[in-house]
Amino acid sequence: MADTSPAPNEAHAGTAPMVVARSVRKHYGAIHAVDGIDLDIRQGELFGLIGHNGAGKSTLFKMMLGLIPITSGEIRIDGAAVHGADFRAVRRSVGYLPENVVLYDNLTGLETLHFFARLKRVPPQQAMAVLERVGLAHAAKRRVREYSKGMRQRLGFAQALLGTPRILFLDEPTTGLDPEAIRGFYAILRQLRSEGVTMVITSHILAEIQERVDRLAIMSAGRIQACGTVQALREAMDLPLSFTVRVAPEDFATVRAALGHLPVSSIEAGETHVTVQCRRDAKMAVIDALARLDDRVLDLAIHEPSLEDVFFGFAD
Ligand SMILES: Nc1ncnc2c1ncn2[C@@H]1O[C@H](COP(=O)(O)OP(=O)(O)OP(=O)(O)O)[C@@H](O)[C@H]1O
Repeated sequence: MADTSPAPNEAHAGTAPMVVARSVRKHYGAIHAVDGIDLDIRQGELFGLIGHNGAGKSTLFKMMLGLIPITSGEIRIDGAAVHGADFRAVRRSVGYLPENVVLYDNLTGLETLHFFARLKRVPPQQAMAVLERVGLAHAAKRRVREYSKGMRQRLGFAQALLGTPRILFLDEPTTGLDPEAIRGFYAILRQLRSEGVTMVITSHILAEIQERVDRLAIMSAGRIQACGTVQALREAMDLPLSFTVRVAPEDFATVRAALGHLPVSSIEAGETHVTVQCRRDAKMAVIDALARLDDRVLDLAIHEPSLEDVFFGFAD
């Protein structure tokens, strides 16, 4: 497994561990849904959990919430063992947005939150405040049956926020949200992080998660294959960087010649540019060689490997 490197956002992330998992397993007969997981998530961190369908993410979430028993190992949330006597008090400070929230079509958004507030023993006055926070105040009195998919998702998020949780588990929270709503959703998460809330989030949309989490873990076949910042995982994989060099077609050969002595893995000419792939440790040498071409280089872009590239390297 790749190293768990420090979060980039140490200013927000405290050092106290909010989630600690040690050798956690969940076996359903011969199915090893979770197969020996160690994990530390710090207070105030926005932590991503990614993996193929069936990798074990939801099972891990459910164990962290105490919803299903652990076959072996230990999970501690905010210092309390999930299946220990003192977890009940901690559980109140945990919010959960399940993958499929069950909502009652005949209730209004506000009634829905009153219902969840009663279950959580939270003052009903919080209902309107969380609806406002997720941008649903205008639809508070409309029945859930009239809600769009994105509105239902936001209502699910709102119920997770009841009780002012210190830690949030969000299982594919952006399913059904349009790009603007996704942006708004992450703005709320940033705000919560600035308030010290710890968040663990799963998503299949890697492009969405890669710029937004402090650290992430890649799960496959019930195990964590890699854990760290996106940049640390890129470096651990040592995937090539790619340069897009815009030059006039008559200068393509000059670019080739300038880079010929460097450890570049490919140079391909397109219609208006040359694409160069090289090892990370050759990056500065390539930049230097291109700089020497002066004004023949009309523009230059450097592309890091995407989280998708990293993911397929670790999860396959
Ligand atoms: N109650 C159960 N009984 C038997 N097998 C189960 C049970 N719950 C989950 N599994 C199995 O455990 C494995 C992990 O499932 P899990 O739902 O945790 O994956 P996931 O990573 O959340 O997948 P997805 O991205 O599709 O939500 C799968 O093989 C699944 O079939």
